[in-house]
Amino acid sequence: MSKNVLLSFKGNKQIDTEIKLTGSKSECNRALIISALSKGLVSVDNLSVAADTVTLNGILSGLKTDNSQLQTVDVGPAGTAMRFLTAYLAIQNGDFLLTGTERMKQRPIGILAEAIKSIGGNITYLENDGFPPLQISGPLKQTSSKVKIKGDISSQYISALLMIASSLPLGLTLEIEGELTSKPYVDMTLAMLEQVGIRNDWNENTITIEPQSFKTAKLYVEPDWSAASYWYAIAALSDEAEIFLPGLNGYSLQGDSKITEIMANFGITSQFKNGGVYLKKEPKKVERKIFDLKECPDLAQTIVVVCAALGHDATFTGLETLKIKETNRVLALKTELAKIGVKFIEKNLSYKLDCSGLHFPEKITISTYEDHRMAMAFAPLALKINTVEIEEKQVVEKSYPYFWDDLEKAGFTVVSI
Ligand SMILES: O=C(O)C1=C[C@@H](OP(=O)(O)O)[C@@H](O)[C@H](O)C1
Ligand SMILES: C=C(OP(=O)(O)O)C(=O)O
Repeated sequence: MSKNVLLSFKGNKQIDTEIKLTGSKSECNRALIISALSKGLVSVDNLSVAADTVTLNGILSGLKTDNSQLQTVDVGPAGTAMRFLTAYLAIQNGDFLLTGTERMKQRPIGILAEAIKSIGGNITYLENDGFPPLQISGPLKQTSSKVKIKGDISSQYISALLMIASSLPLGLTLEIEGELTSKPYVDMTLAMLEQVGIRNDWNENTITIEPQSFKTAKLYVEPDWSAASYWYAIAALSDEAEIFLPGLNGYSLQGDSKITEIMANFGITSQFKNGGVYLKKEPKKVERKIFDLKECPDLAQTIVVVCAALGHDATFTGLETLKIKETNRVLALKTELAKIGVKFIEKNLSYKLDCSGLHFPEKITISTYEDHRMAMAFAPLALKINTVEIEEKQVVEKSYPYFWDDLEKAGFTVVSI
């Protein structure tokens, strides 16, 4: 079985293509949990082919909630599935062993588990305190409706609680402590809940959801803006580009739609028409020096690699959560950028690129550290370097399984080895 992929782009670096992106895994994984909680009242349209969504869908449709045997639930590398299921399983009738990959066992869950325990949930850490795997014994007998929760580690803990809130006998009042990271994802959760009839009250740092019933509704999932970011990167590193991404609108629930604004700095225009977005490359000198990515952490690798490849010494803030994602993304970026002579330097909570040593070798090999975004963020370098080898090509399955096929469609030569 081939494991790696060799990428190159022959001739002029001109891209003219149309790419149909799969649905957002963030929207899908919320829609699946909401649909399960609604007991069939809510249906989902445009389900994603992202592995994280396929996994969660499979788990939810195979769960038995009427027996006393311990059921093992394995989410693999899917962070949202791990966090959302921790809350969802806590209110189901059953005994569950919730686990994932070795990396998942290093991604913290204590803040969420302790919050659920504080309102009556029964959760035990089976290996290390504060980390998966978990044993969850439901259903939770609610003892309180008030929860304090730290907001600066992962917004997914908050989304997980908000989704089960209306199904709890006493509802929930969440007091968010500290700064809220990845806020657009909490907005997405609340907006999707509103679409299915669940109201909320967000006052300063406190969100309240009363016990309520779901209404019959269909949740339509938009294409994935995080996936779109790789097409913006390709446009930015090309000589000429015109790319149409159907299904994306100017108004999106996904915070990563901010890529349009960010990439405008690199001369990439976004025109919304014919039911999608047209990206076009215009000549432009990049001037913006600071990028704050606290609201869109999944764009970090895309933007950092584009700046590095353009030799643009930018500074990045809001990257605190990157160390606990699919891999330590800060370390992974540092290691891989060194292969083109670029330094990624950590200083007082910000990160600075030093591109003074930038060079493009004939060939580079990029390690991906079980992180889909490492593979997809570095792939556009094939517009600057003769051959880019990306290791462990299957990592892209997590959010964008057809990524390599789409690159081929756009004119890249893609050879599996
Ligand atoms: O809620 C979500 O769908 C997500 C929230 C973000 O995580 P954090 O809140 O942990 O930053 C993001 O990085 C992840 O890919 C998806
Ligand atoms: C961080 C990510 O996903 P998750 O946390 O859901 O594993 C991601 O897709 O970049």
